[in-house]
Amino acid sequence: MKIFTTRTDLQQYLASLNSKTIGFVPTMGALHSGHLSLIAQAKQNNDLVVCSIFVNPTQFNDPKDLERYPRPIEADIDKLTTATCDVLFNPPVTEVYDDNEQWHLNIGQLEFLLEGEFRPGHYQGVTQVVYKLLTIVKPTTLYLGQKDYQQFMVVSRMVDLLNLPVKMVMSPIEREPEGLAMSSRNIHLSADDRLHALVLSRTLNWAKENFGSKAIFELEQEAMERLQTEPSVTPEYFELADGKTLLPANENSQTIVALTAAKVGKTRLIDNMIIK
Ligand SMILES: Nc1ncnc2c1ncn2[C@@H]1O[C@H](COP(=O)(O)OP(=O)(O)OP(=O)(O)O)[C@@H](O)[C@H]1O
Ligand SMILES: CC(C)(CO)[C@@H](O)C(=O)[O-]
Ligand code: BAL
Repeated sequence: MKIFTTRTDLQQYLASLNSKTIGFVPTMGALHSGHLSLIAQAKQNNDLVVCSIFVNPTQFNDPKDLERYPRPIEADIDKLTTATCDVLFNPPVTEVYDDNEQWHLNIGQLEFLLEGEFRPGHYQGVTQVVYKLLTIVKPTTLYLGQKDYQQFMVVSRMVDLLNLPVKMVMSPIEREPEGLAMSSRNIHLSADDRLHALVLSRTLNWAKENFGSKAIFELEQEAMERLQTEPSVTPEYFELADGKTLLPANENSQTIVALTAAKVGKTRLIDNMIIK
């Protein structure tokens, strides 16, 4: 695997290969099987796979979260090598951003719903970095995980608004055998927290099984109560949203997704499930 830390070197290398198709998997590192499933999917469908590892400061609304974000770069390089990823882009912050760089993209309500409400500014930071990375890597296809469902919708909106020449693929959520969605932040969970965190996937499954048996607001209310029963779990939201707009689901919604976020101990986790 080739590793680059500057955009000039990466771009020179990519230009020299002249690959027909490039699959791009942006990440913040601390790689797990969820990330590796995106790499595998990209490998299957492209001549070349580029993965980026960049802990993007502009998308963190909580400085403590940024500070304690795991950065096991050597282990990540080993995992990417085993997964036969072709190229890793691992730039320092100064390679991605100029001093006092400004960014604002109007993505409408999507910015303020759900994650946007609890992480103000998060999606401005996400669109800023994904735009930058796309202009550097110029991939044919961008691979993002369903785990960050709203992020996928936000980035799709940006791609449409700015007419960016890239296809988007959403990859399914990889879970631990007990149901916990894989996440780099799971590393912060104590053994007890890890058990308590199972209430998230359990409640999503419950909502899926019980969809249609009661009104949506009742389902959401009961789901919040179920989340609260677990010690050390503080739910932030549990909502059934229209899969296209992420506005509250209604009888006309063709796809419905249940999305949830909760603090488990000091660690904030998100999860979701397609209900219909
Ligand atoms: N369990 C998973 N299954 C499939 N894809 C995943 C999973 N977890 C993350 N991804 C995807 O991997 C990409 C990189 O995500 P990221 O590096 O933020 O990892 P993460 O595990 O989601 O971290 P965190 O949960 O701490 O934010 C994103 O597109 C994300 O949706
Ligand atoms: C897409 C992304 C790599 C942008 O920093 C990040 O938000 C993530 O890992 O999901
Ligand atoms: N996986 C989304 C990146 C973040 O939590 O900031």
